[in-house]
Amino acid sequence: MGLWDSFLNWLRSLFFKQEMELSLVGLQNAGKTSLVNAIATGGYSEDMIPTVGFNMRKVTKGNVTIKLWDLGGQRRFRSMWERYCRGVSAIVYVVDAADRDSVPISRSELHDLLTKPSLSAIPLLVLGNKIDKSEALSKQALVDQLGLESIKDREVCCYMISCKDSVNIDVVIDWLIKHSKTAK
Ligand SMILES: Nc1nc2c(ncn2[C@@H]2O[C@H](COP(=O)(O)OP(=O)(O)OP(=O)(O)O)[C@@H](O)[C@H]2O)c(=O)[nH]1
Ligand SMILES: [Mg+2]
Repeated sequence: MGLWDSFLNWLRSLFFKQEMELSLVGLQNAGKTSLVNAIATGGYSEDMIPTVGFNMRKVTKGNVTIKLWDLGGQRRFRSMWERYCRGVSAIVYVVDAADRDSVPISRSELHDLLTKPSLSAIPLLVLGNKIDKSEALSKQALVDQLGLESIKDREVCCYMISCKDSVNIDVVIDWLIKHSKTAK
């Protein structure tokens, strides 16, 4: 990139800074914290510590600063999800697509969350994670089993990803950036 282009980009970044706040929810072991790492650094680890309560992380992608609320997925933390989803630009719901037995619970937790009036109309991005595993559901099977077609009161999008092999992480970042709000 030439000096002039760099200068223009810098100038643009002064005026078009974007920011967004997102919440990552989903059952324990789905890969939410792994996704934060994949988005932030591209790193991946097998030994993850379950999130206790929540973590907040800020990640900058181009002109967009993303504030990520990474919530714990164990049953005892699920009652906090709603509080941390209020006012966010998008809710990211992560599902372990290879853990077929957990999908019905994941479905009911998702639909419970979406009934909260405080979260109405917030766009939803559902991510079927762990597609590197052979037992992972197909996208259509996941969409069906989660009952995503029945969600009519907001924008819903679903991608299949692997944090381990970094599959579709770029597509996720693009979707997130498109849903950011211009900072005031
Ligand atoms: N095979 C495979 N394993 C993954 C993938 N993403 C995450 N994992 C593994 O799944 C386990 C749980 O990942 P975490 O990111 O801690 O899950 P979490 O959703 O944050 O869990 P809680 O914090 O308890 O809610 C870890 O052992 C990860 O290494 C993936 O894409 N493929
Ligand atoms: Mg976690």
